[in-house]
Amino acid sequence: MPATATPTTHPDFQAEETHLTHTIRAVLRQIDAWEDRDRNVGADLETSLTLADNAEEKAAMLAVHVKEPYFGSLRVRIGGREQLLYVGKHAFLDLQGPHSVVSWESAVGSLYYSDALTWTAPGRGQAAGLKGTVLRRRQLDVQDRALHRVTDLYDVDAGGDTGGREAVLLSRLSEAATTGMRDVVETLQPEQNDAVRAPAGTAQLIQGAAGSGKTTIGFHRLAWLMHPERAAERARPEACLVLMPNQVLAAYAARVLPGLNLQGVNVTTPESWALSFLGLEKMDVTDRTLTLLLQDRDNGRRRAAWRRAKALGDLRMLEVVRRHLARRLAVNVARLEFALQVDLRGETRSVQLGPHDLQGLLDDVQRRSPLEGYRSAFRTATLERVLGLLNASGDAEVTRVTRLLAPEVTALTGKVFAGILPVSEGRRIVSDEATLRAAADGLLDERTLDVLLGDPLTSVAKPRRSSADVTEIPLMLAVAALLDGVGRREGREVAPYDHIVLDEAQDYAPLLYALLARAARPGHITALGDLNQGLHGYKGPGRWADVQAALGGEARARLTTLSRTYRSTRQITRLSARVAATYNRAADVVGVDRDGADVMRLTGEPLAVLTARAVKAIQAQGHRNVAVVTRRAADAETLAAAMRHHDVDAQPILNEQARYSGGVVILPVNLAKGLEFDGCVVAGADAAHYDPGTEFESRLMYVSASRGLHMLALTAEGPLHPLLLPPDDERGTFAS
Ligand SMILES: Nc1ncnc2c1ncn2[C@@H]1O[C@H](COP(=O)(O)OP(=O)(O)OP(=O)(O)O)[C@@H](O)[C@H]1O
Repeated sequence: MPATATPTTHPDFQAEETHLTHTIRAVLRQIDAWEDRDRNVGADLETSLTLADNAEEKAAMLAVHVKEPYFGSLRVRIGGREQLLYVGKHAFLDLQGPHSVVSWESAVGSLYYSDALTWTAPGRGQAAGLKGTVLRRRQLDVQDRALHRVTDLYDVDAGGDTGGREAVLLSRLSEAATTGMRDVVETLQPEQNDAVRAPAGTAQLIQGAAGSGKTTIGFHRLAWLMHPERAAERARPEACLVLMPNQVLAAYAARVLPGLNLQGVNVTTPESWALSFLGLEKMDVTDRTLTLLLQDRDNGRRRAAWRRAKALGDLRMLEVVRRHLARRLAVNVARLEFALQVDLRGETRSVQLGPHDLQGLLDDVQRRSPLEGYRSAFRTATLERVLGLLNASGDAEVTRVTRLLAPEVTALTGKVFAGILPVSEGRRIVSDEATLRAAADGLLDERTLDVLLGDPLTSVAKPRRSSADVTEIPLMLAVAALLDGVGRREGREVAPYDHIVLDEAQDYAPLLYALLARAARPGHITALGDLNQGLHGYKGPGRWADVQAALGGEARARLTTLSRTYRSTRQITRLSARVAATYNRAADVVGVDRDGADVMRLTGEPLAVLTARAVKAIQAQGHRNVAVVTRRAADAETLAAAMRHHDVDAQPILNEQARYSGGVVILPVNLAKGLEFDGCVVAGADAAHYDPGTEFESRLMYVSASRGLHMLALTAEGPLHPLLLPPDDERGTFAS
């Protein structure tokens, strides 16, 4: 039997068609029952209304899946019985017949994706501990209530693996790009499935080359975490946070939320999130290091800027901030006396706490470093101390005295923490030499101190409005986290996020990792990134081991490497892998072997002429979403205008406020990261734009060259960049 049988030849096609028809009928019957208000009658009006509301919500959730109730099936044998299970995006329990559907996020749903052939039933029910065997995995291509194709992925009767999984994947990958991220529930691959279902409650670091599905995995993992089977580790959408490198990508990715039932998840950038958490939404955000790296050609200045940014995000800075706060607080406390009188059991009692006592309380709090922050812990500790000194006893007395004391202790706390604010303290630590030296003594070496105290960015203008730079935000956040906790604001409280997903995780400073770990439930961080794409290496970790250190060690943060990439054709993957290999020997990129057009290389004429020609050639192949990627924003602006003279209207995306809405766009490489297009033209693909002597430039080129799904063109007025020339075995076969 062929791996992918056509509708008429698969022997089970008709039986599957009948099963589908009956499943859809059963689902519709259930929806009708839920929508029927008369059936949802409770003992009183309120119960009836609640029942009806719940039923309507369930009906609405299920209604979305009527047209495609499932996408696969499993034939399994467990406890001596064979069972047929249908797997879909939403579970459905058919109380009257055999048309139930299990959801893909359930433990049994996992069997559809993994390569495992046996399992042991979990839980405490009757089946617990029984050994099961997978006999068949079958993909069912259902669209709009009709069955289009039946493909067996594995069938024990046909000799095992059929190669069908690869065939289904290839046909899915050949589809056109869309303007938003897609869900890939139906074709999740075994290693991706493992990453999605990695133990909840242990931080996961996932390294994968461009196009290995990292962003996709991040969102699917969130969907998996929402499933009731996750029990205590289950996450709620409104309590989850996804951080993405820029707003263009955040908007692009957020479109996958409804399909995965993730509405309510906050998808934003680390800077917007941090500033909003700090209550500084009105501040402009700058990344002056990036501006310098992109614009300045002086390698000495670039190196200095890189080093300073790196030092600002070093994990040791958390300890520096801790020590700085300790010194600041000690100065405040040294001036304070706390004295008060309370009437207790008919007597007037006095309590006095001098600077020494207060410092003792503060020391204790700082030693514990509580997640709720020093301020709240100090207030609680002081109250407890005073209650103890007063010998207050019994619930009623303790409550009464606490009420009396509360305003006084709050006022005292205000004085202890007076004038210590995240922005000013975060800045003071790294701008005032005496302050830095005192706080960093024995922690940072002389060279690092010099780097921190230098100002390599003088040539980069600051905005007129008040602003914060991305490299100083982690320090400000550290001050806030230690003083008042960090996490999700719930009214006046700060609660931990149920889960935090970090996309492009190679761009987060180790210091930021340590703070985000405090902002989420223990182990509830999934970080997905590619060290090869570290455009923002000045912010990010040099190695994943640095991140593991920030998250509490290897045992607490598991590192997985994805071995395959899915986005691009063989021709494109091969070229981008060659670029990555120049700066990363370990880069071992294996693409899905999907054949496509040869890479187009166009040189020897004005850039606008060549680029317009490339765009038209890609469109002539029927592709709609095409990107022209330039090295800088200014190049994109000039080229967009020039291409209009050659009959190509490319929409510029020049800043984060712009949105990608399909068609032909032109954008600088730093904004193209994470996005993908049917066809991509790297305009100015030469040594003048991407300096071959600088690793950072090669990383940029890797990002540019890896954006296309189906076609890639390289344009340059002069010779192409040496890394982009065709390898010997391809010479002569490329278009020019
Ligand atoms: N299992 C899969 N089935 C179908 N398509 C997939 C699968 N995995 C990934 N893809 C597709 O591959 C492309 C790349 O995925 P994604 O953007 O998540 O990769 P990435 O690793 O985040 O890439 P980058 O590092 O460039 O941001 C997307 O089009 C995605 O839909």
